[in-house]
Amino acid sequence: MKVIGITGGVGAGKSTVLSYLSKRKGAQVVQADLVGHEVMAPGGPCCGPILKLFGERVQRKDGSIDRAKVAAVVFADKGKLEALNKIVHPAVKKEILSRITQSREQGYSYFFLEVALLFEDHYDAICDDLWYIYADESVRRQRLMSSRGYSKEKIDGIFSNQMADDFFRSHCNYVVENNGDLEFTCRQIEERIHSYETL
Ligand SMILES: CC(C)(COP(=O)(O)OP(=O)(O)OC[C@H]1O[C@@H](n2cnc3c(N)ncnc32)[C@H](O)[C@@H]1O)[C@@H](O)C(=O)NCCC(=O)NCCS
Ligand SMILES: Nc1ncnc2c1ncn2[C@@H]1O[C@H](COP(=O)(O)OP(=O)(O)OP(=O)(O)O)[C@@H](O)[C@H]1O
Repeated sequence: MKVIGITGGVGAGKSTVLSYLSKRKGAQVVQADLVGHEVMAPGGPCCGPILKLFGERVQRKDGSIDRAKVAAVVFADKGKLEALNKIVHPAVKKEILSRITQSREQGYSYFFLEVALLFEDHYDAICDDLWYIYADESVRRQRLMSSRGYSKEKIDGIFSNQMADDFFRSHCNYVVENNGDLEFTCRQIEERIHSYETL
């Protein structure tokens, strides 16, 4: 089984690429963001520690964590983000490693792993190939404002906590340009997968 790490800045199109890949026969896909949401859900290993860190102001009536409230705090306060990362990242990594082992045992050919913080959390060490999904900053800002209703401040806050374009380019093996239509993006993906299969 080939493990392919998919990374890039916020709003570049990683989840869009993953959704396309999820339809592929023999492919398993995992999004670290979603695993992160699972581990902080009520009953998950990180729910209690997060409530302890941020207090009841981030708790909804049903006991779940209001992630938008947590985001407003952490993307404006590096110290708080670090404390949150320390709680969430080990639990996410443990779960992802277990899913990789399971998928290998189940005979999948490809495991596509989407992680914004791929290098910070050292997922590169377990990937056979690293793809960088790229879109211009202005395109990403526009997409995040129109599709997710993110404010300029929220986007600035997330941008300032992620690696820059030149870092991604120099650390990944393949760049998928996602400024244009999805057909162009998918063609680049097919080319890369085709190259594995003809080696
Ligand atoms: C701050 C939180 C609660 C916001 O949740 P929300 O549902 O609003 O957003 P979501 O999780 O989808 O993240 C949106 C985007 O923000 C960026 N982002 C998320 N966490 C981080 C981080 N720790 N550092 C830098 N960028 C981040 C990513 O590009 C991500 O795709 C959540 O992102 C979180 O718990 N982050 C810290 C843990 C983490 O790093 N999770 C990512 C997987 S390990
Ligand atoms: N080629 C494209 N053309 C038009 N819209 C696109 C394209 N690619 C992605 N989008 C849109 O841009 C927005 C951001 O894309 P997506 O959620 O895939 O980004 P992401 O990199 O996964 O972001 P995050 O880091 O937050 O997880 C989505 O609304 C998506 O539908």
